[in-house]
Amino acid sequence: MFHVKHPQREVAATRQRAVGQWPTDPYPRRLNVWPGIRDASMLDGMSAPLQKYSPCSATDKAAALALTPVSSETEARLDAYVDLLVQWQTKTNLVASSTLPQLWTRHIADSLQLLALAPQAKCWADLGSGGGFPGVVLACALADIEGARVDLVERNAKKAAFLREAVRITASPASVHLMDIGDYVDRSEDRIDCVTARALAPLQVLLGFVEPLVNKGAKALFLKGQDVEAELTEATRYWNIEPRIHSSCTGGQGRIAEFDHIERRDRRGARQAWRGS
Ligand SMILES: C[S@@+](CC[C@H](N)C(=O)[O-])C[C@H]1O[C@@H](n2cnc3c(N)ncnc32)[C@H](O)[C@@H]1O
Repeated sequence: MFHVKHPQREVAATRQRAVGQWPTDPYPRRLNVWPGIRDASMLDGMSAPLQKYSPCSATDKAAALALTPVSSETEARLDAYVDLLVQWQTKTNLVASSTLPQLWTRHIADSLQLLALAPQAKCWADLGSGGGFPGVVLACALADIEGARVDLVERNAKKAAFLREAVRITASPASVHLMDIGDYVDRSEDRIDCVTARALAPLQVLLGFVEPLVNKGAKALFLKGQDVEAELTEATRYWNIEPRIHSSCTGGQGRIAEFDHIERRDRRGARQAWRGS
């Protein structure tokens, strides 16, 4: 005999299990969140009706959009992107699952804040895009600007497949480059106004990646954490740099390191740093 699962009963039973397992909902004013779901891995194996419940918080989304306001068109694109990311997160590690309840502030506002630092930039390149931060978020926000484009560079095939799907469903002006950053930079002939990276490598290595693009006129913006001072000290062993350091609008220890000019101090030393030795 076949055991037929009734979606609504499944919802009720799993809800009961989840409520039993987790403390009281800390976001009582959330509109579209199912209390009890704290981690996308809990959605694993659940039926489609269950997957419509998002582990992301509406309160967190409102806080993010207060920090980095966007048009309603951009918000709709970002909503579609977040839904896709939550679905894929059950199979592919795109972000730390523990950060999903703060996805809008930790990842989306963190990415959107870069736009204010390069307001004229239309052509962006995001190196090591992973799950799309900041590249896909920037592409969603730039979608209505004529001539805007974002290159998403990622060498992991699964993540590149996710990025392609994110670009498709958000109809954002981005293209995915499934390749190593070194190859992308070497082959890049199109104009790049701004190059970004988040959670990719220490500063002295990032500077080696972006040097050819910055020398052709791009601005580099790196989303960094509390170790940025130590990374800058190390980077100045290899590079002549005049960075501007901005505090993240999302608070905490986040910093943005901005570079308009990069020069090697010592060719051999810089090349060694680039290789990570
Ligand atoms: C820690 S993840 C960060 C992803 C995203 N930027 C974020 O902040 O969520 C780093 C990503 O860079 C990619 N990556 C690392 N080195 C790379 C390289 N040399 N070329 C292309 N992609 C690279 C990895 O595959 C990974 O997806």
